[in-house]
Amino acid sequence: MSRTFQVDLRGVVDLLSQHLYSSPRVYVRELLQNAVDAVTARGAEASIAIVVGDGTLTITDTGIGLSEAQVHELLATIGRSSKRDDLGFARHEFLGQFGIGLLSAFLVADEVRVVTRSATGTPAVAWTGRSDGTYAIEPATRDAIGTTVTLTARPGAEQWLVPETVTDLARLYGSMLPFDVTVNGQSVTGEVPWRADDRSPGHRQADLVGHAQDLLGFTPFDVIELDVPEAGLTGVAYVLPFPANPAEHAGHRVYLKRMLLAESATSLLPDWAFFARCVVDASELRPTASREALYDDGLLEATREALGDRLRGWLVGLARTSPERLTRFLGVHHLGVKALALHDDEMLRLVEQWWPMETNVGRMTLAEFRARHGLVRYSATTDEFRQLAGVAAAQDLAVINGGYTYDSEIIERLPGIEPGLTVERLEPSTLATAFSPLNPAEELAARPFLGTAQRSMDKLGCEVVLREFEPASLPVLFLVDRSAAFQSELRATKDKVDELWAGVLSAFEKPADDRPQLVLNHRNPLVRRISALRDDSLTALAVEALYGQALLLGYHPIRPADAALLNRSFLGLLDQAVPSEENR
Ligand SMILES: Nc1ncnc2c1ncn2[C@@H]1O[C@H](COP(=O)(O)OP(=O)(O)OP(=O)(O)O)[C@@H](O)[C@H]1O
Repeated sequence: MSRTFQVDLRGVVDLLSQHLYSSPRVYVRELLQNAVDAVTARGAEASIAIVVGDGTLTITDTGIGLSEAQVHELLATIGRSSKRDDLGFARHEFLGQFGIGLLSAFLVADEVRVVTRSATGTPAVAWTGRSDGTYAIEPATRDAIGTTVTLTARPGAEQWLVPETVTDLARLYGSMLPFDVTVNGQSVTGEVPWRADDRSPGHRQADLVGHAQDLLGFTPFDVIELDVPEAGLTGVAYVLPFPANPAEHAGHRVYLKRMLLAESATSLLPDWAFFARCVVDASELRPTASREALYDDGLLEATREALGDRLRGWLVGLARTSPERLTRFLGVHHLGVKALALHDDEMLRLVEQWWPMETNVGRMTLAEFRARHGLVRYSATTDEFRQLAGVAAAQDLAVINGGYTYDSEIIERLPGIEPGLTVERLEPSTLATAFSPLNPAEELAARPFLGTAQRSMDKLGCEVVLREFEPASLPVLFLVDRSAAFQSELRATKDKVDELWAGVLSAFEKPADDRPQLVLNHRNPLVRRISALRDDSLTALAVEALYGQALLLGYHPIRPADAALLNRSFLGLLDQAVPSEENR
């Protein structure tokens, strides 16, 4: 013998309220949506009126109504809907499809009364459903075709039936509906801001800017109109006038068939389009059962792609038609665009053409830099750039500071889109090869000085060389190569760890020729004077002081041994400079 399931309505309503709907407020949306579907189905003059007060709400529509048989079948059967076709697919013209929406009335009321008269001519009936799962049907009187649903607030849920709240909710969900909807006689529906009509382009633009100000609270940098026919989607993307965090997925306001689905839907745009907030209406995209998010299917994916293309096209168009505005846009959103340029060739080109970078010959774009200098030479960190910029400029070497977020990676990616392009990372040691050696006679004369200087630097693992380079005003440079920097960190670590690890780390050590270099500039008058000193201890103090100066100038880390040495040389030099007590 086959039996029929029993449904515990209280349990089902609890399930809905705790797991499906985010707030009891959705009951207004569900009632409104049923009224909209009913008037859509009837196709005649449509009006929807909500009357609310004293803890009771009625919503009356001029829709298609229900016969007694339909009431039994549709209202009293959970999961049964008239809005699906014979195969069970959601019918295109309706908002509802699941057959559970009316249950949301039980989120705020213990009893729901429906008085309805069908357009088919059957007599009017009244259905009263209760949250304990029982219902009653009786004959009713009703002149006009259509339906009235009445709820009385359950104790504790009265706040959801306060007139102001209901007005706000009806406006929130229904303001774009193509029917007249009133709450206590006051209309809550308006026009779609991006509708096609005979407004002048300027007027239309001003309306849309005002729309963003009212709805989203900002004056957009630009307004991009959207149209994706396959999704029946129209709307606007508002470009944010302030930087957005690319990692924070922006929420968009989405209407489905002109009714609000979500104020903060996340899956509408590709991740990289964090700089825009959309307001759209779509007729073909599907909601999840909670009607609070978009159902992620192939159509949504195609829509996301189409909207992404539109925004990318806007950016590229901006570059072509108003570079000055593009520069302003990049001024706000450069971090995000650069993040995008790491994966997207078109964005990479945009950054190359339009984003001015810091170089030692003034701010300029990568494209300008390349046009002037033939290749793209950069330093990988801002510290390295600061240290080398002046010296490189004096050698006629132009360098870009690749130390800002994403810049080095962007530069390294350029040859991928520009096959003939050479990209070169400026190593401090490359610079050193451009320094000239002294002439043999000077070299010979400086030998004793170099010996003394080297001895004072040996304990710091640093090689001293004497060269001639520009600018002459710079006495000294401390050059650490990438591998030398690694070696020196390795040595510092080895000093700290136990014997076993020190042994392991030794395997990575290379011979001492990788030591960092202290390059003294023989063109500098002070260095010349120091190199001519005959007093070894004063020479050592002076070289140590120059070493300290070079470390500070290049933003190099100061190790404990460096700090001790600086301290000693500073006091030693003071001691030499200040007359002794008997000579005062
Ligand atoms: N105002 C109304 N006028 C005419 N029929 C209605 C009205 N409200 C509800 N109905 C009928 O009751 C059925 C069940 O309504 P319910 O709101 O539970 O589900 P639905 O609208 O079909 O789907 P969803 O759960 O997606 O909202 C509807 O399919 C419709 O046939």
